[in-house]
Amino acid sequence: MDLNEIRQKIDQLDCQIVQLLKNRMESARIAMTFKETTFDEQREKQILEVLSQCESALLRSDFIKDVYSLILKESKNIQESIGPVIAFQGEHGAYSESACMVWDPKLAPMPCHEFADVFSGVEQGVYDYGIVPVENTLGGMVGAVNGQLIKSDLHIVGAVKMAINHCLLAVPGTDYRAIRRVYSHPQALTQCREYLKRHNLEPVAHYDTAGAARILAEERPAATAAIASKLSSRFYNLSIIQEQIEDLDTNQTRFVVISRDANKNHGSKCSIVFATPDKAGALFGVLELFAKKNINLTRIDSMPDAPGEFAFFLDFEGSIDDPEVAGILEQVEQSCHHYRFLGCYDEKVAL
Ligand SMILES: O=C(O)C(=O)C[C@]1(C(=O)O)C=C[C@@H](O)C=C1
Repeated sequence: MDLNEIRQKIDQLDCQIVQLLKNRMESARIAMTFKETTFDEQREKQILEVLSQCESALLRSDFIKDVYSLILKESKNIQESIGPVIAFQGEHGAYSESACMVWDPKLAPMPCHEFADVFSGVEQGVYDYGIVPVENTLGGMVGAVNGQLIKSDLHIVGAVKMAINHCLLAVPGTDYRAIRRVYSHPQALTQCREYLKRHNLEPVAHYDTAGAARILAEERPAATAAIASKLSSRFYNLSIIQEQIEDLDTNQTRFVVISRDANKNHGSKCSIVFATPDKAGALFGVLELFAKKNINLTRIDSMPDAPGEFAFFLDFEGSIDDPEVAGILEQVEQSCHHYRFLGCYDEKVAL
């Protein structure tokens, strides 16, 4: 053991402490959605009492008290000052979180385990917004998200089209020539296959790109790097060895922003979902309505809904405020079942 090793261990622990503090502040912010006022004297007393029992020779109870007084003070500050929150699926540093920042950097991003948690959290009012990926140029439609869009009553209030640029990240001070293996989600590893082959790097599958970066920062295994977003490098204090290491530069994801309330200010794009009657030409009849009015469709996708039935997703350029658009939608609604207007919104592009 030497000072360098000890300092590495300290860096690793600090990284975990900061992540835990972030998680704690997020929980405190969410707690606020279930109560009227921030300060709860009883609860704070209870927290301090329980924690002071963890004292030991190197962790004095006065120190625990001081640290927690500061944490609780900041927790109340966060509860009082942080505005709307936006939920995303994945860990901090996920590409969905980068998309949150493109959409509105003033919103506070909150991580969720599953897409279903994003939808249910927004439905329950725990989160003001959610951001979810609907389609990717390489992977196609994201089934789990589109399935939720069919079932849910939430509105689409925005969209982000974003390039997915993978970075090779390593613990600061790592000599890139010493890297032998790379952690990431299987999809990201596949998208960088040629790069990994060229540099003789062994891919190691992890459940999540940002999760791979976090584990790298926390565990600091030798000769190892991770493929993740640029944002992950910031959050987990990792160095960027190389940016844009994907084999194809056509990797783009389109995200939608969902909310309980529909947009007050309509945008220039609309999304609908519907199921056509099971008869010849039914879908053609719907598409023809748009073609006749020269309205450009930007997405058409289908997925099984009920047995023997398909839900069609249609995005187009136009505003619900345009009487011609409103007229077409009225006709679509009359000729289809399970019709739902998903939203009229603006799309931001970060390519
Ligand atoms: O438990 C609550 O009610 C919270 O709002 C969370 C919390 C905390 O950070 O632990 C924050 C402020 C309260 O005074 C008590 C506790």
